[in-house]
Amino acid sequence: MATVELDRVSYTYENASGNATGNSADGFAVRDVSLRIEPGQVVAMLGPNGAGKSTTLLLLLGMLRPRTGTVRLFGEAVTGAVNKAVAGGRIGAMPQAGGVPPRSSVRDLLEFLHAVYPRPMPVREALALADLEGLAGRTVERLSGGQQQRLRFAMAVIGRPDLLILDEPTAALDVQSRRAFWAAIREYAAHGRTVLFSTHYLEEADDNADRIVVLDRGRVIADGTAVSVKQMVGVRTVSVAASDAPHAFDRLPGVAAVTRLGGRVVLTTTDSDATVLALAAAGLLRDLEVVGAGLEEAFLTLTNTALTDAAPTLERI
Ligand SMILES: Nc1ncnc2c1ncn2[C@@H]1O[C@H](COP(=O)(O)OP(=O)(O)OP(=O)(O)O)[C@@H](O)[C@H]1O
Repeated sequence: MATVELDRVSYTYENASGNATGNSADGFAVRDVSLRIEPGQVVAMLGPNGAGKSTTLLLLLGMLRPRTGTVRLFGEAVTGAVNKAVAGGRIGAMPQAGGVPPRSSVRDLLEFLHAVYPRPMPVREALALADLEGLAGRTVERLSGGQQQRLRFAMAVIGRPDLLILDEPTAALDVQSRRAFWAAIREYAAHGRTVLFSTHYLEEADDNADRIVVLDRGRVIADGTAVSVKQMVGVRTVSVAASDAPHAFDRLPGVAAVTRLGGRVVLTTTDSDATVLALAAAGLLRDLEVVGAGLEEAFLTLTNTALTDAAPTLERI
């Protein structure tokens, strides 16, 4: 049984006059999204601003109701905000912001949640996992943004959920806290738990997820391992030594982006063969280097290219 199952889910937000306000041309915030996540997977949801990541997570949690399609968690249809799985502690969610009473202390909040859930972890374990041991006595209003984010993480995991949903969990964290945070997530996931997180940090998705789902304008445009997402777009960088003389590199076949670096020009291309042949024809082939691109380039290419309606099919994992 899948932990998460979205079947052709669509959603539109409506403004006061009842018109759809979504980002896609047709007003959908999320359009025909189908997603199946098996137990134990760590899945990253990637996409530019307004792609529909938060909306998808809210639909999953039953905080929004799909206009069409169905959402199932642990095999059961999600029909309202207080879904049985959420109430029973099987799902822990870390929303983007808010929802924490400012006058409570870190320890009081965690002790309260500890008493609510049927099979919680000890408060000290949640404090340690979120690196909050030194801050247990502090009130929420005296925590920094990053510390509040770590507290929301502790609140999401203390019930020992089978499914952990994290909406941009590292947005306010500095580099060191981010590293500690991902180590904690990996430790949590190592026990066969399922984790779904959204992020703008592509290298985080690459480093920490088994699978990456790329959303753009409300649709799933790629779904697979980081390697398969990169292969799907076949993005490479082609670089040659170049003089300062202007040349319309961006007009060469396959080229999606042009960067000048020192004495070289670096071309991000979806068709490296065609790009190299065109460079040769133009007499510009000097000190050629062709390398497979990173996820960053793949992602930018995926979300910048004019896309057809159908999501490309990748080998599912
Ligand atoms: N409460 C709302 N009312 C109206 N429209 C909304 C609301 N929330 C989101 N939208 C619209 O729905 C679309 C998807 O937004 P969503 O917040 O799901 O994207 P996202 O991928 O999470 O973006 P970000 O990375 O910026 O958080 C966008 O066009 C957004 O403007």
